[in-house]
Amino acid sequence: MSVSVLGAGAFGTALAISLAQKGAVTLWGRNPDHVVEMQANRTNTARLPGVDLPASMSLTSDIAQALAADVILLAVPMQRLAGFLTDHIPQSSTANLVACCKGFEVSTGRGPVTVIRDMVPQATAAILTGPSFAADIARGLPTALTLACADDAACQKLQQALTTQNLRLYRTTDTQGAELGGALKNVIAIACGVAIGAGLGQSARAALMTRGFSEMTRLARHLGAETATLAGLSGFGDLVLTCTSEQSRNYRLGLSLGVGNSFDPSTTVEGVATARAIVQMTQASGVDMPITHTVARLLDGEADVPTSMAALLSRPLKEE
Ligand SMILES: NC(=O)C1=CN([C@@H]2O[C@H](COP(=O)(O)OP(=O)(O)OC[C@H]3O[C@@H](n4cnc5c(N)ncnc54)[C@H](OP(=O)(O)O)[C@@H]3O)[C@@H](O)[C@H]2O)C=CC1
Ligand SMILES: O=C(CO)COP(=O)(O)O
Repeated sequence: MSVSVLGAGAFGTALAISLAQKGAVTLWGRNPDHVVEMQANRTNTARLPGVDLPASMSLTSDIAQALAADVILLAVPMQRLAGFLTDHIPQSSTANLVACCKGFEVSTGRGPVTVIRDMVPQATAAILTGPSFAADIARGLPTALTLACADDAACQKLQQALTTQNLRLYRTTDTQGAELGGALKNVIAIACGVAIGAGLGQSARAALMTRGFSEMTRLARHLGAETATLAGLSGFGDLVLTCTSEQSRNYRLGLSLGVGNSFDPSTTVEGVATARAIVQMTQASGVDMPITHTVARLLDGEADVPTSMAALLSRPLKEE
């Protein structure tokens, strides 16, 4: 199966580099000047510096050329996904569309698979998610991810097509669980960054990760997702990676907030919008998401770090 990756950011470029081990792959970028520069230098200096682009990778800004592939990976930020589909993918398309973003839309509360299903109903909608930094994938370091698609037969084909020597995919039909894990862990990673940045210590981080996982699982159960999915690569696995590494932009944003510094607003930090989306989603349902709500208030300037910690620590005592 031929593969195109749409979105020449860090993750899209890294996935295309890994897939190029198996044969021809196309990387599409929206900015023709950026594509020309990548073609000339055989590297993506803007988004993934220091890594060579293999010869088997074609670069294009021609969307028709990119859409000719059997499998289309969508590697654009979550809040841009719906607009991207409207602009570039015909509503009647029957393509294999694999979302590679993590988050929920603030405007609608939809995750990536739901957005694809709503906007391109006849397509095969899947999500590729889990613990992986673009730089690690691009350098050929071993990585394991979750591939979720409701149609298991289609999922098996995609699993074969997208697994490479260094990128090992496990599959599930629980797309909702995979969407939730990848989105929610980013918010918890912000909280962990804040805790470490503010000097609250490793024990506080362990508490936030564990109680964060508890609220991730609670929401998943409420929405009918499989809690086993949350315990897998796309949930627990990605939570561990993102909450403990300064390679994570979500964690680094938290660190900056914790020490009282600002953070480059142009960086893709999916947990910011996701925190707001989850607050909207859970306010009506009443699902208890104290860490997520605290992060949202902090991000919106409604609370500072000491107040946020005090709010979490003064909650009623209860059974674990
Ligand atoms: N980086 C990582 O380690 C990982 C990232 N992810 C996920 O991948 C997704 C993308 O992140 P990442 O690649 O890191 O982000 P980057 O900020 O590196 O890149 C985002 C890319 O999306 C492009 N883009 C934005 N809006 C549009 C649009 N409307 N149409 C076309 N292209 C658009 C940008 O184009 P331009 O350059 O022209 O602005 C840019 O190339 C996120 O959801 C993230 O959570 C998942 C796992 C790992
Ligand atoms: O999702 C990721 C790792 O799995 C990347 O994390 P950041 O988006 O926080 O950099």
